[in-house]
Amino acid sequence: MAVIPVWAAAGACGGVLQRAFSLHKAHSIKDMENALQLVRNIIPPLTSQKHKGQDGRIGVVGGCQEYTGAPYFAAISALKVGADLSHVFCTREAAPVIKSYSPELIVHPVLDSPSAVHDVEEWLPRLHALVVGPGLGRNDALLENVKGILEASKARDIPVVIDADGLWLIARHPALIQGYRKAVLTPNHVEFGRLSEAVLRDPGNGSDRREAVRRLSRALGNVTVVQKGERDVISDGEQVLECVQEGSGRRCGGQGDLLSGALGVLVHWALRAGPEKTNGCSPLLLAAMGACSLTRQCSRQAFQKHGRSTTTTDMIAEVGPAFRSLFEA
Ligand SMILES: NC(=O)C1=CN([C@@H]2O[C@H](COP(=O)(O)OP(=O)(O)OC[C@H]3O[C@@H](n4cnc5c(N)ncnc54)[C@H](OP(=O)(O)O)[C@@H]3O)[C@@H](O)[C@H]2O)[C@@H](O)CC1
Ligand SMILES: Nc1ncnc2c1ncn2[C@@H]1O[C@H](COP(=O)(O)OP(=O)(O)OP(=O)(O)O)[C@@H](O)[C@H]1O
Ligand SMILES: [Mg+2]
Repeated sequence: MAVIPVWAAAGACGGVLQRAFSLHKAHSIKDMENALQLVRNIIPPLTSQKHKGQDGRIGVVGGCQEYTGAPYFAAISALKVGADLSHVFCTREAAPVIKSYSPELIVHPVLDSPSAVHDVEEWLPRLHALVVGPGLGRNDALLENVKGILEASKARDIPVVIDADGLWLIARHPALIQGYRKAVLTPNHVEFGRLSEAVLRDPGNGSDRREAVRRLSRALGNVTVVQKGERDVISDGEQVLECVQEGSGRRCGGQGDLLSGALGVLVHWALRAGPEKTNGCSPLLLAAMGACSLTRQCSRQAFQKHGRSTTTTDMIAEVGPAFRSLFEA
């Protein structure tokens, strides 16, 4: 793995700041490439000195009667990117289904229990990051439990990636993550509009996506926001980056779940790496750029093999090769 010396990547952060509002595609590509150089720096080396768990213990909060695929996609993606252990906290009836997809996941059927917050809280000291929302559903009792889990995670300073129905909860209660600098939100087009409307009374669907994302992030107290789309726009309220990695035209469900699971691991790695590796750039911005690029590269590679029949399972099979070509070549 190439470790980029700090001087070589020095343009990545300051350059991005100065060009925050540049719309020029060449600049976006250059900024993205500079950020990806820094992402390579945060990837932990695989050595014989480590024990199981050190490269990441990730929890996914989601999985209910309707949705069992989404939490599976997120949790297995975390493992495939390089986490050592991946947990799913889901409802009682979703658990056997998710377990049956993979023996590699640790599945806790606790989310609809009256003691859900306590049950998850017991695991929090052993988790490095939490991905909240894939396949969670919108049941009020479940969302109430997730509120408690988010509060407990914040109290322990645990990084949280919030996606899908987790964003539905945040749109109703933005105070839950207001100002929490270890949170990353990953809205799709619809989720972004909902959040923006709730926080800014404006759907943020004008032509300047960069400014809309920066405004939402800033209004939430510099929580990192990743707006997924034709380009992924990423901001911490100060800097704005765009991921323009080539993906594919296939829009099957579950690609965002892959992204959120990958991001859970990368957030942990980026925060642990320290400022000398991230060259003063926001670790969460770098993690987001890494996860977006990886997801799109998986999509591209899977599409080359499977064309129109590509599904998220095909993309997950590409996580290893895509990771190598982006970050270890
Ligand atoms: N296999 C599984 O278990 C999976 C489960 N999943 C889980 O499902 C839950 C709900 O998540 P969600 O994403 O379907 O809900 P939400 O954002 O309300 O979208 C609803 C509607 O909005 C529209 N729409 C969407 N994108 C758009 C766009 N870019 N541009 C324009 N319109 C767009 C589109 O409606 P249309 O207008 O096309 O009819 C869409 O149907 C959540 O828990 C999630 O994790 C998924 O992860 C997939 C795999
Ligand atoms: N129009 C597009 N062109 C290229 N890539 C896209 C486009 N829209 C989304 N993507 C990519 O697809 C991935 C998932 O984004 P999407 O907006 O589909 O999320 P989502 O709706 O949350 O997915 P999910 O079905 O998992 O809930 C991201 O990597 C994003 O970059
Ligand atoms: Mg989604």
